[in-house]
Amino acid sequence: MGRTFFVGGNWKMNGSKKEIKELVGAWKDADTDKNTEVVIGCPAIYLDLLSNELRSDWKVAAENVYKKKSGAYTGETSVDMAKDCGIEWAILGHSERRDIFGETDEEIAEKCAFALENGLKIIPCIGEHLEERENGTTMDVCAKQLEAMAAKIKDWTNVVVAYEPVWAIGTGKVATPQQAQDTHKDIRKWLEDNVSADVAASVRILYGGSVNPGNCAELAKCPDIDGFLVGGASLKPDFTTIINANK
Ligand SMILES: O=C(CO)COP(=O)(O)O
Repeated sequence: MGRTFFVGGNWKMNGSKKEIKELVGAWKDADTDKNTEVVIGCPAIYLDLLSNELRSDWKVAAENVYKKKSGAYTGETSVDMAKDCGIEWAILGHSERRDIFGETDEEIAEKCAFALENGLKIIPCIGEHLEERENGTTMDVCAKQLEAMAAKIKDWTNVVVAYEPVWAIGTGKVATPQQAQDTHKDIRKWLEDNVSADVAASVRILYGGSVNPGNCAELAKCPDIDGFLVGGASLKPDFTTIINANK
């Protein structure tokens, strides 16, 4: 079976042309694990630049795409536009898209299906808020988010799920390996029960939330953690340490 280890960066709304060139330059010849798949998410306006500058064995992700082919959707980025810039991936349903921009489970599921059907691979994000973890409803929240996606996604081959507890994002409060492993296991079980045993066994589940070069190795040892989605630490040259966490 063997799920290929996957490390994604998510730059969010950060970076400049100058900073991107410097960072990509620092990574150019870095000795990174050839068995790890690497994808960097960057703001739409820099997708073209990043896809031209980034080493060719790493891929680029849009941080959002819309669910329509083209038309009167001011400010949106289409799947075809991303592909036109050489982009193979999209991060969808990040908690910042949900909480700040009001994207619903339903809308995210529609974007997931549209992106997949039109040739992008996707990293849909799920995860609970602090209050929900404290209430013991973590898996109810994740299941509801997954359920909306599963109703629309026909083929999970090009899906990599990111579990990102909202309380761990940008806070320095990383989930413990046990907390992350337990939830990843529950997510895999949900996929087994609600999609198929094959999908559950083959889908990569990434952990995201305050991952850094110091905590990645312990998390990477967990059997159901297949990689990471990294925010702040993906804007630094030593992101390569996280890429090598599974070595
Ligand atoms: O939101 C994240 C990745 O999508 C995680 O962000 P941080 O790594 O900065 O906590």
